[in-house]
Amino acid sequence: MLPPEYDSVHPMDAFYPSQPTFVRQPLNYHLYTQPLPSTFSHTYFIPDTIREELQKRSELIRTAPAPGLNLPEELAGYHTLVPLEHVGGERRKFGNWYSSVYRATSSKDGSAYALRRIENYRLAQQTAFTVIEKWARIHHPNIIYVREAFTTRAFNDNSLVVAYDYHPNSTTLFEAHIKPKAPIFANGRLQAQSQYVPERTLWTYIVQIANAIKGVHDQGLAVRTIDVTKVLITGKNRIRISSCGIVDVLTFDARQDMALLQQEDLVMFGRLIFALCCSNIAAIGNMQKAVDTLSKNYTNDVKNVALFLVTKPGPHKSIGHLFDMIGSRLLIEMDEMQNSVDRLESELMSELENSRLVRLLCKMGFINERPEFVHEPRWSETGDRYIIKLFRDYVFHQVDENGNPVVNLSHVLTCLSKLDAGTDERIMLVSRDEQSCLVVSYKEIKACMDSTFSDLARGSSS
Ligand SMILES: Nc1ncnc2c1ncn2[C@@H]1O[C@H](COP(=O)(O)OP(=O)(O)OP(=O)(O)O)[C@@H](O)[C@H]1O
Repeated sequence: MLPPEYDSVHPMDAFYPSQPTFVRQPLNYHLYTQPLPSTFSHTYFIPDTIREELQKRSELIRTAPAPGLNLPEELAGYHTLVPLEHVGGERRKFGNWYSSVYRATSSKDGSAYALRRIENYRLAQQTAFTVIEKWARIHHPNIIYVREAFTTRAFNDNSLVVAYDYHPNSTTLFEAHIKPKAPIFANGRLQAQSQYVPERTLWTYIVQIANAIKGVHDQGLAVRTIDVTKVLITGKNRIRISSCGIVDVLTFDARQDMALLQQEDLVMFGRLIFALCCSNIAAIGNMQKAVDTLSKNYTNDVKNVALFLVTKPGPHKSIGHLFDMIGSRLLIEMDEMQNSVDRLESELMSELENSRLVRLLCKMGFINERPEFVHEPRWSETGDRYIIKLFRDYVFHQVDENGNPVVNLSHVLTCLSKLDAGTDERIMLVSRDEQSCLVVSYKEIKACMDSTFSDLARGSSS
């Protein structure tokens, strides 16, 4: 039975001129975006590399902890701790302390955070935490945000824990460029993997680290963790300094000479450049050899910056002066960043309609062919639901004059987009036995869908 409010017409009516006709206007932009500017390669869907990276990140946020790690269930408002480094094997120290990093979920907001724990540390004075408050005021694109610090006995010792933003799937500069990698099989033989950091990449690292140092020094603090194991690559060539604030707490002294610590930052930065250029964490131990290796592979500009940073402090040695030295490199970096924003915007275009359309498809999936609702076995075949069923057939189950399925994605996307917009355009829905037809507008179908879905949602168990 058809609801009375819908016009019922005979299928032959469509052949008479009085019947209104509608010109199909394919909304091609829903299917294929035209990326601008034209310099970007024209692909219709998000590139696999970006998709893989984003999927990996979202998977990593949700990995479950391995059993038997004997970690605390709850820790100052965090739960589900998962170690971010290999458990077992040789352990390096963080200064004089052993440290571990965990991903944990906050009970407050359900988001993942990185907790760095310093083992067997006894806090001498609570005032040491005032510096964490200063760090928590620094929001910088090249610094991993410092949230809070606390002490805990949850690990059965006295531990210091500092909570940071979590950046899934990040690696340290050490892991990416210095740690020896297993040889790979290529061209029929095993070949060593290159550790070489291309000069362009090196400059992007230098500019970002310099920017982080400037941001911190401007706030009257020193970074103190500029080291290849503490600088993270959190995205493609995207650098963030991790573990900030922790050294300040560990070596807390209210009378610390900040100017001296800031000079030390510059030396650490210089060492890091040498380590990256020579693929050797201790490259600076043999200065002459390090300079020779660097000069062989990189321009004089890199050498000058590295040497400026590691030489003795002087009145002109500051992070600001470094920016004077590398000015033109900043412009190249700015160009690259703007290009990268443009590229991502154009990728976003190709995914623009997805969420709206998936939501509609989900609603239809909930409604169509539902075996029973409110004790009514024919619920999905009657009333508003009947319209939705016929509309589903109209969208997906059309056949051509030879009875072959019409598999036209453009038609599907056009119909769904008009449904989502609730347009006044009217379409003719025909029952499967062709005995009855309905002429309805997308607006009316949308109203049916909304009210039916609300009924379902009200009666749902979630
Ligand atoms: N805020 C963070 N977000 C995501 N991952 C992080 C974060 N901080 C650290 N990590 C990850 O945790 C892992 C361990 O970090 P850690 O600083 O201990 O490095 P490490 O190379 O093991 O250094 P160390 O030898 O000093 O322990 C690294 O792979 C790093 O990518």
